[in-house]
Amino acid sequence: MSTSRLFGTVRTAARSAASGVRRATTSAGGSRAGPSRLALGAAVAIAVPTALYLSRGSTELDSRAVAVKPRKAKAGVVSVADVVQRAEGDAVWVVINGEVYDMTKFLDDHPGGRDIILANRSRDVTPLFKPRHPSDQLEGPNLPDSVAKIGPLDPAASEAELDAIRLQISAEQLAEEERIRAERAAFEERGLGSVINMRDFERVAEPLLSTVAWAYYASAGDDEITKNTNASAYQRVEFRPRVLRRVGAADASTTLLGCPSSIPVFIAPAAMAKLGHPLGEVNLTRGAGATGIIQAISSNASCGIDEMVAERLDGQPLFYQLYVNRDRKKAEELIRRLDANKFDAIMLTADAPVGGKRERDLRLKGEFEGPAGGVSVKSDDTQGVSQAMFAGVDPDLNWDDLKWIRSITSIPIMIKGVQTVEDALQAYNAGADGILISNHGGRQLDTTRPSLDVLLEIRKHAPQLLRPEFRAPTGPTAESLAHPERLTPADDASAKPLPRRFEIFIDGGIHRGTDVVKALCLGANGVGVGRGFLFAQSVAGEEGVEHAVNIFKQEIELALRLLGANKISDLRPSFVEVKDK
Ligand code: HEM
Ligand SMILES: Cc1cc2nc3c(=O)[nH]c(=O)nc-3n(C[C@H](O)[C@H](O)[C@H](O)COP(=O)(O)O)c2cc1C
Repeated sequence: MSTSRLFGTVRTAARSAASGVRRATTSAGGSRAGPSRLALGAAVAIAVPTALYLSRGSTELDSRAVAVKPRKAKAGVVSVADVVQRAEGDAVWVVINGEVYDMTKFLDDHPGGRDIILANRSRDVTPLFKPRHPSDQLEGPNLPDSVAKIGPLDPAASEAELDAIRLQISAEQLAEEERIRAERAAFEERGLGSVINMRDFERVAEPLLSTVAWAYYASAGDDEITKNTNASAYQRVEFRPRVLRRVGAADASTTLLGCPSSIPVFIAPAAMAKLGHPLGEVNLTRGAGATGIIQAISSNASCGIDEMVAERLDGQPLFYQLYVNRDRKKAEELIRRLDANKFDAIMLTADAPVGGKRERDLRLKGEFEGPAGGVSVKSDDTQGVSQAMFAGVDPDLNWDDLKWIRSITSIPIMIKGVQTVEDALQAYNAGADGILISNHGGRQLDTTRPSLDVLLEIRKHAPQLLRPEFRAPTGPTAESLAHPERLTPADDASAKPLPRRFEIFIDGGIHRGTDVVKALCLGANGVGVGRGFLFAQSVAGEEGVEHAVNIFKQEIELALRLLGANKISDLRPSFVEVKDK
């Protein structure tokens, strides 16, 4: 598996069916332009701070009503005047993609809060809606029961009429769009050549993103302590390279839960990729397919499952991150859909029964942001918006639910968000196929230990969960001193593997190939990267994702060679030493 392309080149039938759509979106700013040209322009159109819409309110009804003379539309279509009329009164209508919807009964269900809809009632909210919701959100079973479709907006409406329902753009917003346009143009001149490591992606992405998108991606809980220690913890692990070991060839490929991967890194599930680039998570699917890595899709992805599956190459593995809806019928429907689409693993997120306090978001919006599971359940007054964002996610989820999920699907399941050795043991005992040690990138409970410390705790207190060759201590051992010629501890017959597969993954703060190699030396099977890939796709779409994978690949292969290893399976704890805190 030395080539970077591990999967077939034939796209699925669904992808061909969707190609018309894709062409349209690509020409509007997608990243399939030639390699020399980064197509960045359209991202500007979505750089829209929510707060600016919220501040506008719907106070100028009178002038809107005057502008739109009542005119009867053809039967079966809704006139603009009809829409404008709903700017007052009980019924709350909006227009999305040329269709008129009645949101009256949905207001309290909206995971993004009722204010945003009320403030924009009787407007064409498409530019606000599109970057934040899957493209199939309004189709078939995805349309919430409490939203009523009224009908198509009058296609014969004049520009003057449409002006009355257009979203208002404030001077502040225009200035932000202008700033981003200029930053993107300047970046286009420099190109991706100026991005040589993952921290560069973050630095380059910041000025290219709207204030809202940057806050959403970069934010973490409270004082962001865990977000920072996640990364700095890797500095406590130091290498013990071996020399003169024939390292002419290096191969970073491996398998993760049985799926081939060109590097031991997967794309950790992260919501709302469209805030950073108009194609959103589709960039991740394409980039992962082209480079042979695995994308874990967020339950809150801003692209629909079908959109991403349509981009999947033949044999391309996909994981799905699951928030379990408290309405188990809906949860079961989703799991069956994952089955039907042959997902390769489910990551059951366990560290977000409610949302963390992310103050960068709070300061910008006056409300919380976070995973909502793409579901809607009524919030009550005591809960407030923050809990409404999580309202569909079942906070009573427990270990028995794992058995329930197992009873309806045979897709391998890993528990995401494990932060103690006890929960790692419980995950194994409850039948999980693996765990992802994670604190949600520090976005949930702040001052939890960095993920790396949890891996070290498992090594110390439950080494049996690791593959036998990783149970050895770090640094020199009696065996390595007796047999310095051996790179690895010899197979020990008494060191039995677990009776069934159990893989250990880790995410949080991973920026370097050396971070990846350290985690693997300590016994992880693979690592996840969240923000890094969000920034990469924001900067340059699919091409950005491919560039990020190449950066990791080169850095991992370099680290392997300089350590005296040729392949991932050569890695052992003796290659590292962990400094005390
Ligand atoms: C079919 C109806 C709708 C559904 C099911 C829906 C669903 C959602 C969900 C699940 C989120 C949370 C996403 C996350 O944080 O991961 C959200 C956020 C959001 N929604 Fe909707 N939505 C609907 C209609 C609308 C409409 C009509 C508007 C525009 C007026 C809108 C504007 C927004 C905005 C701006 C956010 C982000 C809120 C924030 O940043 O704090 N949504 N919506
Ligand atoms: C903007 C953003 C959105 C995220 N959304 C989700 C999500 O929807 N579901 C989930 O399980 N984890 C989510 N995560 C957490 C990631 O899966 C992952 O645990 C974390 O980003 C890893 O840390 P890193 O960003 O330092 O790599 C999100 C993270 C970020 C930064």
